[in-house]
Amino acid sequence: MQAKLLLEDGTLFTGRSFGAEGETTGEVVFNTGITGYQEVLSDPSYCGQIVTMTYPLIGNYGINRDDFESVRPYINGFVVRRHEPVPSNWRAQYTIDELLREHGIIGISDIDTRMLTRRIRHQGTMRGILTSGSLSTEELMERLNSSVSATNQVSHTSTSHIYTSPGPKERIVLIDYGAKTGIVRELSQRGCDVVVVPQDTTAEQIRRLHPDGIQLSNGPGDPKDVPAAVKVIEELLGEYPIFGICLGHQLFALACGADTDKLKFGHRGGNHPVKDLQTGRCYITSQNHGYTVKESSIEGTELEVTHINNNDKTIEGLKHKTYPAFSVQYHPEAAPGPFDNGYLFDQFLTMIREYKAQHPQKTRQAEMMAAVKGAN
Ligand SMILES: NC(=O)CC[C@H](N)C(=O)O
Repeated sequence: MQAKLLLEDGTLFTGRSFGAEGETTGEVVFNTGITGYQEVLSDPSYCGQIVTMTYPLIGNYGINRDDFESVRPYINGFVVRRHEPVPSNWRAQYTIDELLREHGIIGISDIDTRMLTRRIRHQGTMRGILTSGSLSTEELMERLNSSVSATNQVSHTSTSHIYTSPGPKERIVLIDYGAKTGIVRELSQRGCDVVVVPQDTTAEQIRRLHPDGIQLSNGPGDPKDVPAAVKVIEELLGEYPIFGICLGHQLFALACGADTDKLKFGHRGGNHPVKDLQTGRCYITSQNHGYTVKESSIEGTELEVTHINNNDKTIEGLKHKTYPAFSVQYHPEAAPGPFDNGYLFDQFLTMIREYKAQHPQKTRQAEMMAAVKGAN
């Protein structure tokens, strides 16, 4: 069956339909990862977008139950050069076609994804309409123009209730704006007691959970869509050690008085070089973002730039000059991607331990003892 993808600049791609049938609109973005399509499909930060993979062969190793980055995919459409319907891998439990059908995600294959990517790189990110139906180009353009862009996607991707991944060590409250499972996995592997809370949890509710540190997750959309989340971070800043990832990094920057902007076509892939400005060392990072912290907005804030992107020199990492708080624009949880950056979770835990040593009254045990003394 035929499928069509029409971009807002009028470029039309005609290919073959796979996955679900129907019609969808969204921002069309490209990911340059050679592997990891399952993790890309299930990364909540892609909520509402139509994603194209620049690697030409997709589906060849199937889908398994272990590699999901969230309970369900949130993307609207999936665009590939060649869709392989028969996976060949011992871990494969079902096919990509089955996954897309199950979640109503419309796929298109057999289009020139290189041309599509070059178009986006040249023009900047564009919206598009993807259909397995037989509408004319004029009808598709009309529908695309009358559709509205998604806003506040965070409210769709965040958990609606608190859940935990218990552990014997530091209690980390993870604010879930659309968190990738990899973040919980990395913290749990280090023995943390992880409490995942909805995106609209107040600072007071978080305090009552007695965190040792606060992790701000990744998430979809424009960081300026969630001003309430910025306010909460502002309140907690200085009270607890904070580590922000991707959307969490952008929200942390806004909470510290910096500003964000939209990149021309974003960074999405598994091999973005990032330089640590303190050591001069370059790390290979996994990325998925369309927004960035504006460099010109850093001056006058309490923030210091710690990492930059070696390709376009945009900000990739920040730290607070006085409070124990830092953030990165990329994905240290590496799913998909290189394991280079797992050390950042260790750095977060070291920061928490140092902070606790300097502020002994802030430990949970000291609080409980003070409460008992007060009661006597
Ligand atoms: N992965 C993320 O958290 C993405 C952050 C934000 N939605 C952006 O596109 O820039």
